[in-house]
Amino acid sequence: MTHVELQHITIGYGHRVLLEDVSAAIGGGRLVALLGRNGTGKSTLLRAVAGLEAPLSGGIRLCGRLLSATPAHELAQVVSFVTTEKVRIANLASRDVVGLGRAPYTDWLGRLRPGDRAVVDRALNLVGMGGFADKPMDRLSDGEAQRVMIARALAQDTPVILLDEPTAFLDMPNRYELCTLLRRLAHDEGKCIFFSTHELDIALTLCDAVALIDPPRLHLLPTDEMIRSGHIERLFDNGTVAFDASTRTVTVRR
Ligand SMILES: Nc1ncnc2c1ncn2[C@@H]1O[C@H](COP(=O)(O)OP(=O)(O)OP(=O)(O)O)[C@@H](O)[C@H]1O
Repeated sequence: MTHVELQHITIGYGHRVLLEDVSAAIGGGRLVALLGRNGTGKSTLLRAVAGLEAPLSGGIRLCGRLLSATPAHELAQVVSFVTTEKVRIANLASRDVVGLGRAPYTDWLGRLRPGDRAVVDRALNLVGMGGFADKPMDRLSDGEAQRVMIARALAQDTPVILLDEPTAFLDMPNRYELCTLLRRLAHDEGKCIFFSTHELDIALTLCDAVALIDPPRLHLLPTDEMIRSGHIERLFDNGTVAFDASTRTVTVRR
């Protein structure tokens, strides 16, 4: 089944168009990176797919359902979204923050059942934060807090997971570890995981496909095809750096 389907969407703000008449489809079991230069609309596109901002025109379907016609509480069982906003809730333990991810499945009081608690503990363990379950969010480092927010999205247990620059606060080993985890979740659990990043090396080594913003278009290609396409050199090369497709790395021009 197609998990994310963009149908002729145009997104932007007021008269400023960022993406125009874009159509693309991403299936389940795929880890897909969203690349693009600063200010080209990566966050805006992810917000549109999360249902937080309507496209100027066109439609978005998630798991076959038209986003604009899906009530918020039903949408919460289809898509979760991790943003770069720093969430620091004083006195609320990491476990309770992750527990908020179970909200779409709990009763109106938000009571967690034993099954929900097991999902929360599993999510914390998956991101390597099991030992921090009782620690309040406001006493975590940026990287730790980011991993808790990712655990919250995992606990929400949705077929589509969106993440806006999930590696932004992580050190190098943790960046690769997190993206390897996302890849495993996509492949083993059939989820569609779509995340924005500025890290070409991670995108090109770990992702199944790459979506690249070439304003006002979006190219979505399997990673190897994207590397061969020439789009990356055209959009990222400048007087200072050059992309070498044979090694998938960026080098500094001398
Ligand atoms: N609420 C808003 N109202 C008007 N313009 C906005 C709004 N939010 C973002 N923009 C503009 O839209 C453009 C795209 O922003 P967006 O944050 O989606 O880009 P991005 O690709 O995620 O950028 P970056 O790589 O720098 O994080 C930018 O020029 C930004 O200034």
